[in-house]
Amino acid sequence: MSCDSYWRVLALFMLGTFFSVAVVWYLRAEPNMPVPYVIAEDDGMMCLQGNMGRKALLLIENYSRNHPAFLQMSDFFWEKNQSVYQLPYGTQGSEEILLKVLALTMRYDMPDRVQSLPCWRCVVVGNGHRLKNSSLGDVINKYDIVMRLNNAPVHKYEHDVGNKTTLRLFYPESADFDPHLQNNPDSLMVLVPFKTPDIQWLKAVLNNEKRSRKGFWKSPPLIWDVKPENVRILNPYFMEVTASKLLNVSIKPPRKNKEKPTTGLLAITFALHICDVVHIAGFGYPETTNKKQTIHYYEQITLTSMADSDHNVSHEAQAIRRLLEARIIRNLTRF
Ligand SMILES: CC(=O)N[C@H]1[C@H]([C@H](O)[C@H](O)CO)O[C@](OP(=O)(O)OC[C@H]2O[C@@H](n3ccc(N)nc3=O)[C@H](O)[C@@H]2O)(C(=O)O)C[C@@H]1O
Ligand SMILES: CO[C@@H]1[C@H](O)[C@@H](O)[C@H](O[C@H]2[C@H](O)[C@@H](NC(C)=O)[C@H](OCc3ccccc3)O[C@@H]2CO)O[C@@H]1CO
Repeated sequence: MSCDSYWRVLALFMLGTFFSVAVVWYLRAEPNMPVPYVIAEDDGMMCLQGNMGRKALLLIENYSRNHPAFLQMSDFFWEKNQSVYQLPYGTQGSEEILLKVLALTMRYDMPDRVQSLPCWRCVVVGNGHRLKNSSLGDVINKYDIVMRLNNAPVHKYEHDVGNKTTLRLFYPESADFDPHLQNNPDSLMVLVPFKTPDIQWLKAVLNNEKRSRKGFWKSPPLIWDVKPENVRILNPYFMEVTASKLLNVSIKPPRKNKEKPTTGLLAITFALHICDVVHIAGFGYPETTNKKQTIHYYEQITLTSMADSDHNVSHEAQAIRRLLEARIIRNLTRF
């Protein structure tokens, strides 16, 4: 080898080493960096049965997938099933109204089209501003299960958030006034019950009974046109786990601390219990000092609007960060 070629090979070798070190350093420094927005098997989309359970056990004490996703009538048939907590962490005291509404909805399981899927690759779409101009719509639509929250719109936001909705978690005050526009004909509408009036609202709108606005902190829709077979009530067990295991909030009465989980963190917990793969997008609030940044991808409100919300978003950020760092979940957007 000539002296010239020798130096060229050495230079190439050193350049290669430099790039490898730089890539390794970058990956270590940014463990939660967004995945390149393409779904591939090696992108954490591989379905390993039992894998989620093993991983979730690392962070969730007594983690068990042995809990029904939704409330069912038979939950109330046996004395031994009596819940020790009241809503939102249990059903104590709301049994009678629950039985009445569950008799209307009739189905308590996942729809057959979901049940028959070999793998449940889920994405939980938060309502955060980070989805704006993300162009993640096609990526989100490719997941087996797309979970959305509250009244987050898809109409006119398809490019950033997609238009597939397998499940939507909501409560009366966050129910959409035009559910047909923002969901698919077969989307499951999953009520998260916080208080007895929430169940009374569901019974009234499904049964076309007299509605009342009493007991709500914001007026819920009085006409809500959704087929009863597309409605479920989330098992409060997931709220209990989210508060007590992910946020370490005491749920035993008397509860002096009013802190309660956001619907987004609840949805992540729920996904950890039913899905084989859990990815998230659109999570993360602005810094508390940032008074100007809007919080949603679809409206112009800031953190100030959450002042009386009973949520602790920095506490929640820590919980989500722990899940990301343990690689139990992955994030499609910046966090
Ligand atoms: C004023 C108020 O009460 N706002 C609450 C709103 C409001 O009730 C509904 O939007 C209906 O209008 O609902 C909440 O949440 P919200 O509907 O804003 O958002 C749904 C979930 O997305 C995650 N999120 C949202 C914005 C953001 N910048 N970062 C995020 O991570 C959160 O996990 C959040 O739960 C709620 O239900 O949790 C929590 C909010 O505190
Ligand atoms: C997941 O929680 C939902 C939402 O993110 C919260 O902001 C909201 O908090 C409300 C809280 O639930 C209300 N408490 C009760 C017992 O209803 C509270 O009530 C005060 C109030 C009453 C009347 C008029 C205005 C305010 O209001 C909070 C919102 O400011 O709870 C959601 C789930 O329901």
